[in-house]
This record gives sequence, structure tokens and C-alpha cells, in this order.
Amino acid sequence: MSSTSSASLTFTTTSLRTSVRRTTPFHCASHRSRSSIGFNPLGFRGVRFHCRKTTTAYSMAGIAAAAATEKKKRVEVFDTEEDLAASLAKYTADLSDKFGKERGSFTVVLSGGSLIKSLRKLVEPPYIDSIEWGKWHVFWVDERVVPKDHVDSNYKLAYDGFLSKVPILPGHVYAINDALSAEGAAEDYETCLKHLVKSNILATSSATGFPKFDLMLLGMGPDGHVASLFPGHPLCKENEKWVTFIKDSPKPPPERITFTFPVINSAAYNALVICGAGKAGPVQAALGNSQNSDVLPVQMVSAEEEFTWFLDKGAASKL
Ligand SMILES: O=C(O)[C@H](O)[C@@H](O)[C@H](O)[C@H](O)COP(=O)(O)O
Repeated sequence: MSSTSSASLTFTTTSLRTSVRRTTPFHCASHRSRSSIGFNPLGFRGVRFHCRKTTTAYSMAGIAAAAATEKKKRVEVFDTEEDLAASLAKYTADLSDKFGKERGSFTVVLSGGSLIKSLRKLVEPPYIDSIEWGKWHVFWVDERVVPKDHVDSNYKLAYDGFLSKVPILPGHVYAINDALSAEGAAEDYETCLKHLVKSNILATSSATGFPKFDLMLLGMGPDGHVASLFPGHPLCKENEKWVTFIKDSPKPPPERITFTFPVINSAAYNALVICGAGKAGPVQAALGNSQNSDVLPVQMVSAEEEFTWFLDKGAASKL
């Protein structure tokens, strides 16, 4: 039993499809009152619920139901973004340790936006000292086609808020070539990934043949976009290229490069980090009882081994 200050749910892809029920009031058996979240939002079988008022983790019926071959899907709901950031740091550090031992390197993909702030606890003790930063290789799931010192650059955002504070080797940070056009930068990035596959730094998915990053840390926009793959945009259907480009992004700036879904979904671990009630709609569309038939990009995300949703209370408020 672990001590935690948050609520968290664990379930499998299969249970997601078959066991969604309406909100179920959840009562903590130890203190006999509602938890700080107050309910088991998804009503899943196999829920692991961490109650804030006690330090007990609850295993409810069906928790061991996941067959060994099933891809695991987890939803973690946190009282606050602070709790979420603490859990995200531990999750990332644990995967860094696992892949560092197994492969000798750890390939991590970042998005832009608020994700970088949510990684802030990685640059603090104990992680700043315990993580083997020399094994990290850092990539971007999408990048705006602007100079690296531009205020819109995802590289600059990550450098200022995270990378400049940890001893990752500069040669292991794969920024785009900002001297190229959007098309050229996408091609150049894909070529770079192909070299890294050849040198075995980047794994290949035996299932898909696409590169298999160890961990992707993704954000989601209020319209349900992930990376620079926007609702209704033809790029969501790209199934050959590893990296592509967009010149009409509805979110400024308009010119960007982005990983495609086959690459995103070939990652070993995908984590979607979503905070704020303004994003509750697409979260509901993906995880709750939504009637909307249009499939949002966020609903197209999966992972080869495990896909985890890190939500704060606001983002989970419609579940
Ligand atoms: O470059 C980008 O714009 C991002 O990579 C983008 O996909 C981002 O992750 C989402 O828009 C969420 O951003 P926020 O967390 O800031 O809302």
C-alpha cells in the first residue's frame, strides 16, 4: 500500500470499452466518508483508488483482470496540479531507470504548452540527483517552425523551464533545424530519427515498423488536439511518414512539424497530461459517456505498452 495525496484509477483498454458506467459515489472504507474527489468518476471495475484523507490504496474487484497481453490504460485523477506534478516526476524517473537499465538509453519525447511546467519536480531533489541524465535523449512530438530563441519555440520553452537545469548532454537534445522550411525541417527530423534507429539509440516497434520511443509526454489542447494533429485535419490520417508538417495550424503559429499517429502510437509508454476544466469536454469525449460521433485526435492516441492519463480535478470534472 502506498501513501499518496491523490485519487487515482487504474483500468485496462478492454474495461474502458466494456465497463463504463455512470458516476458511482465512492466511499473510503477507512474513514467512512467520501474521498476528496468524492467518487469513482468512471465507475470502472479494476479501480485502484488512492484516498487523500488516509494513506491507503484500495484494490477493488477485478483489478487483476488485465491479461498479460493486453495493453494497459490507466487514468490518474489528482486533486491539484501540484499532486499531478509530483506523480508525473516519479513516473518519469521510474521509466528513466527502467529503460536506462534495459537499453542503456532513455528516449523521451516532449510536447509544448503547459506540460513543461508540470515537469518542474524533475529538476528538484531527489530526482535531479538520482536520474541518470546522461542516458536521456530528448525529442519533440511537435515544434513550431520559428527560430530556437523565439518566444513560440517549444525548444526554448523546454530549455528555459527544464533542459537548462539538468545535465542532459547537448548532443542528446534533438531540436529542429530552424533554418529550414516547415517541409524541410520535417524531412530533416525524420532523417535524424532514421540515423538514431540505425545506431540503436532509438528502438523500432516490431509490431508497426515505426520508431518506438520509450516515453512520450503529451499535452492536449481544449479542442482535443495532440501534438500538431488537429480535429478534422487530413494529417490525422497520415500513415506513412514519421514526421510531417502543417502550414495552417489553427493554433498559432501556423507553421509546425509534428510526429504522425503511427509514431505516437508506437511509443512504449504514452502519458497525456491534462489540467483545467477548459479541457473537460474532450476528456469526457475520450473517457466518459459522450454522444459525439466525431473522433478527436486525443481519442486516437494509444501506446504499445502502457497509456496513462494524468488529469487534475478540473480536467476530470465531466467524467
Ligand atoms: O506546440 C504545441 O502547441 C503543443 O505541443 C501542443 O500540442 C500542446 O501540447 C497542446 O496544445 C496543449 O497545450 P497547453 O497544455 O498549453 O494547453
